[in-house]
Amino acid sequence: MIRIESVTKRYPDGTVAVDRLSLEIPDRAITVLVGPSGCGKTTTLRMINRMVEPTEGSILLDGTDIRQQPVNTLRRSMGYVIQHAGLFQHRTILDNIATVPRLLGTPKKEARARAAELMERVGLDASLAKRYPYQLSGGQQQRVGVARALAADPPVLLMDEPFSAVDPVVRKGLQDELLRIQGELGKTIVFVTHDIDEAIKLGTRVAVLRTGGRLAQFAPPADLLSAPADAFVEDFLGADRGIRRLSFFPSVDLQLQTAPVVGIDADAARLAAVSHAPWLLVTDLDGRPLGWSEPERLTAGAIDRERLLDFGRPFVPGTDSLRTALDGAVLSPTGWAVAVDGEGRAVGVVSQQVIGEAIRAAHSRAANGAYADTDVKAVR
Ligand SMILES: Nc1ncnc2c1ncn2[C@@H]1O[C@H](COP(=O)(O)OP(=O)(O)OP(=O)(O)O)[C@@H](O)[C@H]1O
Repeated sequence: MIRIESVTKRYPDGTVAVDRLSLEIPDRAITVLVGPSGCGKTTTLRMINRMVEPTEGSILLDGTDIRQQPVNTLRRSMGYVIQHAGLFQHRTILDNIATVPRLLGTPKKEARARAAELMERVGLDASLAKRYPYQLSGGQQQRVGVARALAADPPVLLMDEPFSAVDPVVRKGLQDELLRIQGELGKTIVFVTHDIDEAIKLGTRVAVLRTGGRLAQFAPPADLLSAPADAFVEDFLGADRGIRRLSFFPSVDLQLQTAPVVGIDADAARLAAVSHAPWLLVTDLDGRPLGWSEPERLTAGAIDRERLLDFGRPFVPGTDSLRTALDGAVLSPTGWAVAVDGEGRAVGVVSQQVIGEAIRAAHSRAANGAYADTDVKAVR
């Protein structure tokens, strides 16, 4: 655990970048520091590896003041990733990644073998190993930056806006990759961003800082969304926090209806049995949804796929959140969402009204502490 104890940083010109900040950063989790430009995020991160020294207060790593060990030893236990990756331009990708192990005396062959392993882990093709940084895309360079920081297998990773310079699609890929790597390696990650959506997606816990380096709130993302501490945090979270909070509620308990799901080969008796339903979802012979129809428009043996209404975006109960289910219902021309299994076969349908009731039930369960586990992560 990293404990930041009442730390203040006053730069020589008098700027107070961080003001009596206290934070407990848990092991093997992602702690995100988020806040507006200039609120002291980078300064805080750099105090953890002593690139910046606090003016007052102390930082403890596993109970020991970080000033009690040589700065090089401290930094070896902390990988550091920055925006634009900061790669050595005159070294190949493989040698960039092998840099720290080489400095620590690992034989060249061994260091390169480990670097090749890491390239795979961060999703880089082996064919890029001999290239130079300028021959890689921005997203690929960021992956090299992450691999290089992991090379000496440090328990802690400090990441300063590592994904800010890439486009949204690449950024999402890098975020997913980081969550996967974290799941596999269990590093203690401190991640700086000014993007609240990135903070909510990645953070096990999120520290919202306000200008002047003061802590506004430190909480799991679901708690930030449900109970922002004050108007500043609420404003920073943005307008649709109610909808975004639904990402933390699973859709697995939704009561699905199976009766309105009919195969394209449905006979007259089957169609007659469901003729009272407002809408029917027609599936192909494998059970995959084709589209919606009013019952009276369907004729047994002559169902025309072309005349069915688009079924929108289905959700997977157990994998997707209530947010995805609601999105499916809102996008559907019928107001009903389609639930599918992992293979895309329809397992039922659910109305907006039933989703609305499930949302209310989830809110009251949350209010009663049912989701109090601080490690609750957003579902899709
Ligand atoms: N070396 C320095 N000397 C004087 N002031 C500094 C120095 N470095 C940073 N500051 C000031 O300290 C404050 C916090 O800066 P810091 O870089 O920590 O913020 P940040 O939250 O990371 O900002 P951004 O999101 O824009 O990167 C700012 O007002 C900044 O101008």
